[in-house]
Amino acid sequence: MAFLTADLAASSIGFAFRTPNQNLYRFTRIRTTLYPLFCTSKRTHTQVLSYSSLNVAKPRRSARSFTVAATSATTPQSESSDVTTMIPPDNRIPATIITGFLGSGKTTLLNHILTAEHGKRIAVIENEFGEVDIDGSLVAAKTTGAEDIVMLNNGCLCCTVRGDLVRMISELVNKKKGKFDHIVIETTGLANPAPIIQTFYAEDQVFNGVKLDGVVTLVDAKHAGFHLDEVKPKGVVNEAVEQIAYADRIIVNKTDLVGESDIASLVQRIKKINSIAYLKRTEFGKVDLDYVLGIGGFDLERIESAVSAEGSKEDHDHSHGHDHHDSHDHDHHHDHEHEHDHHHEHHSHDHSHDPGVTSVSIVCEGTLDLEKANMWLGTLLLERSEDIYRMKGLLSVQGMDERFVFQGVHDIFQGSPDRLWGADEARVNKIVFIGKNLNAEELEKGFKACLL
Ligand SMILES: Nc1nc2c(ncn2[C@@H]2O[C@H](COP(=O)(O)OP(=O)(O)OP(=O)(O)O)[C@@H](O)[C@H]2O)c(=O)[nH]1
Repeated sequence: MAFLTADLAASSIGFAFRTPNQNLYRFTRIRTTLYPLFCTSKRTHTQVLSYSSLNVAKPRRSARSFTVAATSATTPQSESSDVTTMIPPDNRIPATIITGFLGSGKTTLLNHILTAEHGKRIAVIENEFGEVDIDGSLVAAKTTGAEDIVMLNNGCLCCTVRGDLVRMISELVNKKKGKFDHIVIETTGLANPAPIIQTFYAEDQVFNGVKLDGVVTLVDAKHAGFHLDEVKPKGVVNEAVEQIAYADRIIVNKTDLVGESDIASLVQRIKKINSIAYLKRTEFGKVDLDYVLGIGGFDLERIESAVSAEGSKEDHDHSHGHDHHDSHDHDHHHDHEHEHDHHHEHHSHDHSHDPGVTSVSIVCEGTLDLEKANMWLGTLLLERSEDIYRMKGLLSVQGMDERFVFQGVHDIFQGSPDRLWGADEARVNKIVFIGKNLNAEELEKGFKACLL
């Protein structure tokens, strides 16, 4: 149940948090409070909000309280520049999470990554259930390419061994820094990626040295439908759905085992869950390496490409001519009339309250009233952060000459002014939510009520 915490509500406008060692802005959990998310200051700023009592393990460092500290060593933007980003460079080591249901081809992809020519030195963290690290012995590059392969046995990364993950990453960074360029983490097939993603923001030891580059999800073309259909007891997540929902890149693997129509319907289904991830079809995980490494799935600089091409990101070779408008389910379960204004604004989503995990996108020209927008998004995250898995947006905010870009994972929110709006550029707002129980109409109505 949401409530307003007076001290916090009063405290945060215009503040940001800086990590001790770097000119990096970070963000953390949303406390049950209201707070301004968009600030007009011409500085990179990220709201630091407090740890909340949501469904993930509490970060060990309790000092990450709501108190927001100094603003910024930012990259001040030249007034004349319309291209310079205001987001400071980030030199931390990138880490990629490979997830996907049991047997979907994670180790196969990992082997492909480790044996391909890419010039990167990769450290691997493997998470295998059970005493015997079977996958470890299957990783071809154990003796060839990878700098380090670390096994995390006896538990699932998303629960019991999260502390181990933090320790492993810290050790890699502290002892081997300079000896590798990228970390790849292979999760067990039953892992829910959310707590692993949150580890990258909640734990200082990780956050200071490593940045999350992206979540790559393998989908077994033959068996995925079955797993996606599986009805779980109340309160139990369907991992197969969750793994798709959090993905930046989806690989529909094992396409040699099924026919084209099965693949096409699986792809449609995946896109309904996650409309912003790129998707490729493969056999034996054979993808170009730049499809899975160096993707910047959590970088504010790349928000635009994520939200702009939303819904039309399948590998070109396999594209079936979907465009933005027909890539979503338009079932009107509530039998209402709905008009699309295709001239200046459009939206594409399932116009119903879908109890499953879906994507909702809002695309709409106009400028947001700063106060209303803060109130709306703040309240939304306050009340619904458990259901909002990921979100990305690019906004036109009153009093801000720059575009405001943001992204979030549950109760983690990061936002910053980006480049200046062009003189002739239409100020089009774009937001995509991926989550559970999303009510597209309500989200759109709430958003539009914030426009001037
Ligand atoms: N036919 C076919 N088999 C594949 C393909 N990709 C992987 N496999 C096989 O599927 C089996 C499982 O692949 P893995 O890479 O071990 O899958 P995983 O996701 O790591 O499996 P877990 O660690 O058990 O979750 C192996 O025997 C692979 O050789 C593919 O595209 N087509």
